[in-house]
Amino acid sequence: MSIVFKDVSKTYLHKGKEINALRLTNLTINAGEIFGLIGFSGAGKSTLLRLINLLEAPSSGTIHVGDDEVTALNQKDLRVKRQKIGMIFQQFNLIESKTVADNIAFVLRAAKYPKAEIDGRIDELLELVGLSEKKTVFPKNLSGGQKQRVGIARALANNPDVLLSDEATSALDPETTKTILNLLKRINKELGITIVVITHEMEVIKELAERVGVMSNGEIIEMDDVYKIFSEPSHEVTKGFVQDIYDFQIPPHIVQAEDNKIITIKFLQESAEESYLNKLYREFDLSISILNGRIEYINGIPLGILMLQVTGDPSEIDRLIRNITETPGIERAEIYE
Ligand SMILES: Nc1ncnc2c1ncn2[C@@H]1O[C@H](COP(=O)(O)OP(=O)(O)OP(=O)(O)O)[C@@H](O)[C@H]1O
Repeated sequence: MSIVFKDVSKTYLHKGKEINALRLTNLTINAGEIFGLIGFSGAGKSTLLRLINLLEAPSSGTIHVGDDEVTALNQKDLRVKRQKIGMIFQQFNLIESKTVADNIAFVLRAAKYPKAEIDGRIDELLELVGLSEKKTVFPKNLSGGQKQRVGIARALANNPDVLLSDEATSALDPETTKTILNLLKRINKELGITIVVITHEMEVIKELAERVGVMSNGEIIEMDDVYKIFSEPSHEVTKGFVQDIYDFQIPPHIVQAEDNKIITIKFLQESAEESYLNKLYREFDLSISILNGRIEYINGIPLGILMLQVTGDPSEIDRLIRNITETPGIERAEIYE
């Protein structure tokens, strides 16, 4: 189910002062995609997410989820619509005094799910999230990752079309984070649910999202395929977020001089690093050594980064830089130098 924002703004009133938390002229999140939103604290991510199920009402503009304009629904219809928009949270938000099964049963009952089918539905959901053996356990006896699996099962209980994830892995260790992100990916594929993820961690975006919007000061300042954002960020804030993958330490004994330059190259998509390097060795009268290199996989597509030290005649170095610029699929990562 798609989500469409038109001319939306959100202003909070805090101690008599207006806070402009969000301004979105146009945003379409496509049906069935995993859309990520990244930004620093206070950028407006939670506000945007909470507008989708109208936990917050916009100050102006319209929001459609599927065919429904949620901003125009009455309270009763909104309650029904919300059952089709699941949400998971950083702190899991489980009811501590209820077992895993009862935490899920709670939302099924609220949606008037047929009583006789509730138990079977819980089994189905627990199997989906890999937690069948924990049905009668209380949340305090679960690990963080298991708690989030319950959170996911609960969010999926009423067969939603949309799943909103509010920093769902921020309280988890990196290994557990991976397993939860994989589960979300599988749910998206198998059930075709549109997933909107907000996070302050680029790693989450890299592992999970297909498209990403970068937020700053209540606006989406850059939005594109995740690969494009990582390989060719344009806004300074975006560059800051993706910088980690380009961050090579220059060895301390290396001194840059006129006849001695450090050049970092990006190899986009399938471009062959090895054959390009061979070409450089062959065609340029320069001494070229590799200082560092790595390949990142973003949505399964490789992005290679290579740091070279080239020594020789400055005009020959310039020729090499021109060659890098002119070769398709290869770019200089000059912004990081
Ligand atoms: N209920 C509220 N009352 C007043 N101001 C609010 C309220 N909720 C959010 N804000 C303000 O709106 C702006 C956007 O906040 P929001 O929580 O959407 O950002 P965020 O990117 O999700 O940040 P975080 O990652 O810290 O949750 C901030 O300046 C925040 O202080």
